Amino acid sequence: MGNVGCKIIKDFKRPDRKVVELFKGMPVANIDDCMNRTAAVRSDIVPMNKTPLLGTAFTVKVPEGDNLMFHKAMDMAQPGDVIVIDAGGDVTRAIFGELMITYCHKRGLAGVILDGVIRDYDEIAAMDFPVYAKGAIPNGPYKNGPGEINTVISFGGKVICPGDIIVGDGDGIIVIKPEEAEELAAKTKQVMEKEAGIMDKIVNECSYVRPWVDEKLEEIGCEII
Ligand SMILES: O=C([O-])CC(=O)C(=O)O
Ligand SMILES: [Mg+2]
Repeated sequence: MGNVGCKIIKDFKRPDRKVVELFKGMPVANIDDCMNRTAAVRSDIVPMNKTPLLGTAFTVKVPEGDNLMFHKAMDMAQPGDVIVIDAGGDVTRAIFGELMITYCHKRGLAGVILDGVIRDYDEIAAMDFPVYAKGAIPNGPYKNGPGEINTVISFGGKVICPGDIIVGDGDGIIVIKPEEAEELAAKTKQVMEKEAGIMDKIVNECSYVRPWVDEKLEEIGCEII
């Protein structure tokens, strides 16, 4: 049975870096449009700075207000990994601050996202390393465990497995299954090109053709008087 709730899995399968890089520079809203608009984590997990996020999930589960397992994870994660921390959504105690995030940055990790709160907000807001969280509080973390590393976790209303592709920008974060990535990136590229064409017509011709608006109004029997 092992020690339930206190477990570290050392390794997992990561997608090919070339596949992850397909999403570089792609707006998360456009990717999400190609996933039936359903892939986003909860909107209360927001960017702490303006650095775009892209990498593979290295998952961590911690008890509310405790960061022992995140300390261990920082040494185990590989360059290109995004450490994804399920802290149960707790907002009463910070899980990390500027020291830990500076170390993650130095180690070449791709970002840290947290269903919980941080501290040292001003310093992290000025960094060029992506961090997402629900907010900040000065209360620091305990370091007693238990917790888990590289198990399947719940994060902002989504199930995240180690190795999932994580993409974030100012709109928030989406989660992509590696086996769906190549087809999804190709579809997203088409959406981006289509939207660029629409934007060009809006900006240069003040034209925004949407016949479906009147079609839908007719379908729902809207009374126009
Ligand atoms: O002290 C802690 O446990 C977390 C912290 O503030 C830092 O990483 O800078
Ligand atoms: Mg600190």
